Amino acid sequence: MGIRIALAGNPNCGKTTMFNDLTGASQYVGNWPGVTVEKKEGTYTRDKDVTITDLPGVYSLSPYSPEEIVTRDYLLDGRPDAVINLVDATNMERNLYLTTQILDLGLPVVVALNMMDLVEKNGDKIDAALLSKKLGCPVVETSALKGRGMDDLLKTAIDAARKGAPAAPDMRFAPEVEEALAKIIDVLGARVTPNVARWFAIKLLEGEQKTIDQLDLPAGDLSVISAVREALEDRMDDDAESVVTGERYDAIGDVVSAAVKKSLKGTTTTQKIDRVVTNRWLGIPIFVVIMFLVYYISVSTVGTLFTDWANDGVFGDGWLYTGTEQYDEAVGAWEESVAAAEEGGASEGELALLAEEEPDPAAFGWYVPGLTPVVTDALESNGVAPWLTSLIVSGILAGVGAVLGFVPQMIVLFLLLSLLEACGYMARVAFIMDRIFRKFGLSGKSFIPMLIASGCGVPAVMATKTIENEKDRRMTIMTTTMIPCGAKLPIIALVFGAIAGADAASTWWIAPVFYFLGVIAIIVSGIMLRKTKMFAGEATPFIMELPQYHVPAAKNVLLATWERVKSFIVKAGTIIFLSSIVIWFLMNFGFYEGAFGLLDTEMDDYIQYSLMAGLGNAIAWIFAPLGFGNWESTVTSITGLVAKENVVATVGILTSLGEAGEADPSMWMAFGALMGGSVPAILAFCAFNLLCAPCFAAIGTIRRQMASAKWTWFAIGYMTVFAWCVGLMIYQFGMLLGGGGFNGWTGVALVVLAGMLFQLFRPMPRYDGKSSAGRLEAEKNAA
Ligand SMILES: Nc1nc2c(ncn2[C@@H]2O[C@H](COP(=O)(O)OP(=O)(O)OP(=O)(O)O)[C@@H](O)[C@H]2O)c(=O)[nH]1
Ligand SMILES: [Mg+2]
Repeated sequence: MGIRIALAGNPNCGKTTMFNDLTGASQYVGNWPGVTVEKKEGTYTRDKDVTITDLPGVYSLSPYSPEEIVTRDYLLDGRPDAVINLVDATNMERNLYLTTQILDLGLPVVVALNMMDLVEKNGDKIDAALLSKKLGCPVVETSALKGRGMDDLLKTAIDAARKGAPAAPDMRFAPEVEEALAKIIDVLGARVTPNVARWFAIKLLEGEQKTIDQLDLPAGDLSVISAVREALEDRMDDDAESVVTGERYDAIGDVVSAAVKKSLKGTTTTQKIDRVVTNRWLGIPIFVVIMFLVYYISVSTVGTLFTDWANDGVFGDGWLYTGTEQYDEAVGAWEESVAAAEEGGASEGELALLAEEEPDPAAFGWYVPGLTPVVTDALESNGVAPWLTSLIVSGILAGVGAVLGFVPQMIVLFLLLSLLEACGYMARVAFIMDRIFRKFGLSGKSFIPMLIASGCGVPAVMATKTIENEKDRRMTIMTTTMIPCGAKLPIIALVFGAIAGADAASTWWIAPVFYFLGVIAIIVSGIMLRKTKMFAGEATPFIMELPQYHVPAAKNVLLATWERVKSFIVKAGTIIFLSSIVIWFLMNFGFYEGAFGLLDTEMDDYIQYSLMAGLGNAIAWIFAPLGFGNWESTVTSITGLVAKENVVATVGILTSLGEAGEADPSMWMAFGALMGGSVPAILAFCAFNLLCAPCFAAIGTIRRQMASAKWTWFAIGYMTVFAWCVGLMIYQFGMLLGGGGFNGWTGVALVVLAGMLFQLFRPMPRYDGKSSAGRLEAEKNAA
């Protein structure tokens, strides 16, 4: 028989870190509470008979939100053979509150005093032996991060599971409370096993409905229990739940004061850093600067260096390592002579001759040919049919290649985000943002999903589970994917390339601005939605304790980066691969002169007859007011629904098939040309694609979390309309500023802006009969 061990503890105490260490898994570890929202199972690497379950972090076993229920149900009904209760040893008082409840469950428990490395660094002392005696269960000191104490812990837990003896804490409540509990245990009699009698008695004393329903007691017993509760409440002059909570904290206070000796050091480094970083005035500017740097570095500097290299070599003509200057000169001279010949009205034959004279980079130095020419040559010399060569080179290679070309930028971005997360800074961001959010009646809890969304929208939408209030949760689900996720990074990078062109120095702001566009879009949407009848109400209060700063563990950071980059690469090899084939077909098949079939690629403008062009032309009018009403950019936005990477894949295929690529082979320039070189149009395109409905995977997750088709459609509709409005304003106002004339659509953009401003700044409307002034008053009183 296998042994099942559960890891339980407060949020952010290191459960998942420990789980990964014990099972060799690579579950997501983040330095903020509420990372794990579903239970995960794994096998202990040193003993295949032992199954370990990672549970969502909880502060108590009186659950409110869905992920807390997961933990409670697993401990109570899953009956694991032993529970490892992780305790953040730097914060014993708060963590032991959950411990006292776990001890009541009648299971074998081992307490892991985690984060001992930090305790030692702070110079605190913990008497583990005394703690073990008081809690009535083994206590093992660990550091999940450093992998310390893990073998010992597992050995102890396996022993405890084999013995099966429940924890026997030496912590009693005040005599009158114990008396009341004893009476309830009597009433329960044989209906519950002695192990769990105390747990059920406490829950019944507290009057918890869930337990009352579960036990299904006869009315007579219930009224006896009610009488006991009322008598106690009278005696203690407090409600039963508060009495029990108070008793728990009293007991914990005694244990902690006996077992823990805090060193009398002054302020810790964490406190010193936080004074600056979470400062009322400095907090936001510091956040803005840091995120600016993150996106600037990954998109505009380090990232492009590698991406250019990848694009030149793998998907372009190739790399020339030596003799580049001479080669560039020769190419310049050749281009001039071609231009001169064209102007001079040279015949086609003469031009073809000139084309043959194009300098060969291999003649100038050490040259490594790129993947595209190599593959094309190989296919052609093997007599592969031209259409198949085109499918492979212009469809698959160009599509998948366009996406993979951004892997370097992705690595840099994810590395920086993982570093910020692991050191503890991101938790501060949530804290700082909460102050702003609350001003607008939004919940700071909404910010955690947003932080996760900068990686991927799917886990971000799942993370909304931690928001108990249904309105807040729906609102967060509807807006959180507006943050640019990893897959949207290539779109931003593409836009940056298209606008920057030769002049990267003056366009350094583009990538960061689109990150903040996402943040602002969420705040604006939040405020506007909050003032509608659907979402009116108070925001959930958000309490989050801040983890200590620590130097990130290289292993965790690299692992987190790799996990995200890996999924990006896997997607390129699967969804994007298939999409590229479909897109190629749609661009090469069509109706010409009444017949459907493979189009003749020798024909001028053949692509105009393709199915894709037909589809794009049919709906291009929607995007015309946003400045990109041609079929190419329209279909580019549509393919992005399948996966956002498809936006660049489609551009890549268009570049390699159509005329766009002929003017300038680099994808950025080709994309710029598609947009008619209009900067407002390019910006509007980017804004629309970042803010509109997310990819299918995220939509699926939204569907599951909303658990309603109506709400899912509403979310998609809201995002798309909002994105369209933002795109409209960017293009129309951009044109106006650039000296363009005023037209009907400029008028519409003005109306949209006025409508948004009205919704943003009007006072909170009343939906409950109370005046808004009255509500504000009530809020002030509550605060
Ligand atoms: N210094 C130190 N840091 C640790 C230790 N164990 C975990 N951490 C860090 O604590 C943070 C939280 O770790 P997680 O494993 O995600 O915590 P969790 O308990 O699974 O959190 P939830 O899933 O939110 O409940 C991460 O930044 C870890 O690197 C430890 O022993 N020492
Ligand atoms: Mg976790």
